[in-house]
Amino acid sequence: METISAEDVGIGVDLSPALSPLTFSLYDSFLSSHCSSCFSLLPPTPPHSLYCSPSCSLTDSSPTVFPPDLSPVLSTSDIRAALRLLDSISISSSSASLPHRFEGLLTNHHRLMADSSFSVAIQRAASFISGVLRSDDRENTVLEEAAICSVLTNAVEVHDRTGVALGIAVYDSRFSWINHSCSPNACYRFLISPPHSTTTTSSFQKTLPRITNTVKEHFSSITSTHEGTVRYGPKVIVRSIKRIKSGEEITVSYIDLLQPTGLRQSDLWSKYRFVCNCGRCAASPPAYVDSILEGVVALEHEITTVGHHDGAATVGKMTNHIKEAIDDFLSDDINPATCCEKIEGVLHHGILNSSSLRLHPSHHVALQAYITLASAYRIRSIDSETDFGRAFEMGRIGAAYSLFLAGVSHHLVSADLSFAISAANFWTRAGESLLELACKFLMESSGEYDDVVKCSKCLMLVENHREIKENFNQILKCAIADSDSSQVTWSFLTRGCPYLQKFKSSIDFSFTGTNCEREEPSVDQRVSILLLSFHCLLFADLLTDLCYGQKSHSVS
Ligand SMILES: C[S@@+](CC[C@H](N)C(=O)[O-])C[C@H]1O[C@@H](n2cnc3c(N)ncnc32)[C@H](O)[C@@H]1O
Repeated sequence: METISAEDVGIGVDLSPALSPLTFSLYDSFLSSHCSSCFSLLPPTPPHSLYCSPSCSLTDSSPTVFPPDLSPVLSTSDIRAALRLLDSISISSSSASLPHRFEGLLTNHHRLMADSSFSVAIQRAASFISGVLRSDDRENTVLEEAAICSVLTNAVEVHDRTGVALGIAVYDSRFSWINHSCSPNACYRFLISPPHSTTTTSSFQKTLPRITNTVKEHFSSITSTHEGTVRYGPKVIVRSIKRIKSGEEITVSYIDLLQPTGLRQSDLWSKYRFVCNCGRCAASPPAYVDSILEGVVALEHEITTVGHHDGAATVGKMTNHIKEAIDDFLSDDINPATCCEKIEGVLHHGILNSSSLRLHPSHHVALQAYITLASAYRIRSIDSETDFGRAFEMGRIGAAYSLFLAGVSHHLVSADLSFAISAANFWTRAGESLLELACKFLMESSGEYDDVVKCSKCLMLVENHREIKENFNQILKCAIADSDSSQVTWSFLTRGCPYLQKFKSSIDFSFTGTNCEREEPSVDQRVSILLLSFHCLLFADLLTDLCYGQKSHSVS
């Protein structure tokens, strides 16, 4: 099955109403902090409960059970979701004999059961579910298996507004028949709210574009018994992130798209057991974004011709060194300072060693490195809180890496709008880290800048955007490219960081070749950092609004 648009659709349009799930389950780690029914935060006051309100407790008839740990194949939340799915539907014997589809959803039952790494865990979980739900002693657990396979094939991770993954949910065919693409034209967002809060979807349902599920194979019955009955659990809304033509397939991404082809494919295989047949994966030569995410990129083609083999070996070595440093950092065996030293050493070596290779700044290796460095400098800043000067310096370099990361993601989003969601997150983080830095200045001179930090041009564009790409570029112009002080600001942010100083700006990746030392920023330059932070947040808002139809910040 697939889902097709029945009409032309513009960018940033909701394609579905808010759909309630067929089943859902919180991850174990959130059972004590979030409502097991609606996923909203539990009130902090005792007595301890799994639900935020009596109505959530009443609507959730499914028993909260603690299944066996069958990781990495099945999480306890997968098993709870399968149990809830079975518990909430009326099962007909015909569906039991045909586990290819379950409640209209693909199960991949044969594929998953043919794989011993999956089948053993699925059978154990099926016996557990059957023990909880059934009093009869039927040996055959094919129905339970089908429910588990259906969850494995169709469940999506539910994120809150800050991007934290709270659990999983499975939706009916209006969502679950949407296939994956590594260059999707749609995305989705969740509505997480207690049942008493009103989320009005009916008003915009009338104006939703028409989309249709198409049946490509024989499939006898879709039992939409849940329509209009299940009103709890996190809701999902599908939204276009590109223009979609009538008759075109609607696709979303099931995985992180900021990965090179090989990693995306292994991610899809290990999580969903399918080989992606999307245009980006099949493109030959590879799509531009893949050539920079995974390929060997010599920035100076005209000077150096990098033999693919030599380049690949060098990238391989650099990847390993950087990966080691990141793994050490994540496992707490290394302190953030050593991590920064190691990673910056490798990156610096990569660009200096220009006779063999220069890393493109949005090369996958570099992308992971920038994410780690932004976080390591932030930790170093927090750790040095008693030493204001040092905390400021670390915060400054952390902000520079965050800004660079945002610039890199902008480069990718300019080539393919499907990166808009990741870019929105990176711009948000850049804006927040710059704002933090600016606040440290402001602590010294409070109230001084209140009237200065405004950019009516951008504010107007964000309020009233029509041509998304034009606005991207206009805000970037205001924020970074056109600003007189941008060079000074970039030099200030990157001082003491030889790697970043090699780049002209956070969006211009050509090399300066010199290290420019600057003095402390003047009051005007301090204002420009504050203004820059607002621009980053505005840009993040624009992207968030495009992807989710809601703003992440209120910048005024
Ligand atoms: C959530 S379902 C999507 C709807 C599904 N095509 C159906 O017929 O119900 C996910 C399954 O669809 C198939 N699928 C989705 N996207 C795909 C892609 N890009 N390439 C190959 N198979 C895909 C895989 O079998 C996957 O397990």
